[in-house]
Amino acid sequence: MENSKLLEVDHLSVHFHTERGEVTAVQDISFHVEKGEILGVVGESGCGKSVTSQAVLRLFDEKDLVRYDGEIRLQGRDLLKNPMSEMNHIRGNEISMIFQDPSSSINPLYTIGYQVAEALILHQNVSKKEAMERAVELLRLTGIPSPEKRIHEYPHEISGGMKQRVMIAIALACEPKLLIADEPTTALDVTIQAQILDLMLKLNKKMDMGIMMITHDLGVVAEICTRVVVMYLGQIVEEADVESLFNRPLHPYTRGLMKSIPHMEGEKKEELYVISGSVPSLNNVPKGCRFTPRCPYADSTCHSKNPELLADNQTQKVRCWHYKDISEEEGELVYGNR
Ligand SMILES: Nc1ncnc2c1ncn2[C@@H]1O[C@H](COP(=O)(O)OP(=O)(O)OP(=O)(O)O)[C@@H](O)[C@H]1O
Repeated sequence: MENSKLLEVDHLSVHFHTERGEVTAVQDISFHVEKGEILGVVGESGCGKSVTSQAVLRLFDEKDLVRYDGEIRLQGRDLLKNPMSEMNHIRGNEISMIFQDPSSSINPLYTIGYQVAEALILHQNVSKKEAMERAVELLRLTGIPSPEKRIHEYPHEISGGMKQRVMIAIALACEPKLLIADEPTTALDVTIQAQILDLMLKLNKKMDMGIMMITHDLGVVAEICTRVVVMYLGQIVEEADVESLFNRPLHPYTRGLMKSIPHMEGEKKEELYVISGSVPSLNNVPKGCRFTPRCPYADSTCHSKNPELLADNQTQKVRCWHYKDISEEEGELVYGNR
């Protein structure tokens, strides 16, 4: 049978040098992205979402990196063993990345058309004329009106939402198998955010492209993802299909994230739930379960031993000693219902 797994991250750890000594930003994480699926990677700032995505593309400065452990396989090939020359080919060709801030991938000095065409000329060996024609089509695909006119415009002449579309067009130029989207809609206002998410969903269906969607926003997850991994302080604390996660979140951290989503039902305005405290620094990782300092249910077992990520059922895994009791005690989450 054909392996439907596009990306497999297997026991990945990423260790960095810092002024205060060596830190492990991502600790023994395993997950996969199927062909054509949208996987959400969720967590607060500092949980290791970006380090995970950057590891897939090996984007770190060599001087910061101590080493990787584990494997990252793209259709069976271990990317961590690839020479950098091969990684340069994979970036943009097989895996593309889009970021929160389009200015990191768009050059203010060149026209929009030139920048989309350049990606094609660079990776696909097509003529300049052909590349320009395809650039127009790609910009049309991303919903940019009158792309034949827009190709002559410079980035400063277009809005933030349009820049985001241009960045997506550049990322899609070579029809990558995997798109890594790191908070692609965070900086946009709500209506534009919805349009960009809608666009990504359409492109995912049309091109059968796997997407790894990195976000701190569970609303984005509910909107477009099929499965999700929840990260906390460099580890995966819960993994589930989206239906299960929203209907029955298991980890107290996931439950906290769910409870902090504002909801509009009913007359009464309720105070928003806030998970107490903040993500500890990597130099100060708690002994035992990493969530203990912020967990209202932590007891001596939690303080002394970190639980494994274990399957609760066929679609959901969780890393918590007491999740069954907590779910029973707290009951269903109204906030979690989509
Ligand atoms: N090059 C580096 N050297 C040392 N530490 C790093 C490096 N890159 C990231 N880190 C640390 O790794 C941890 C995880 O960072 P990461 O950027 O992955 O978090 P994140 O979940 O993506 O948060 P955000 O949403 O703010 O980007 C942080 O504590 C960060 O300081």
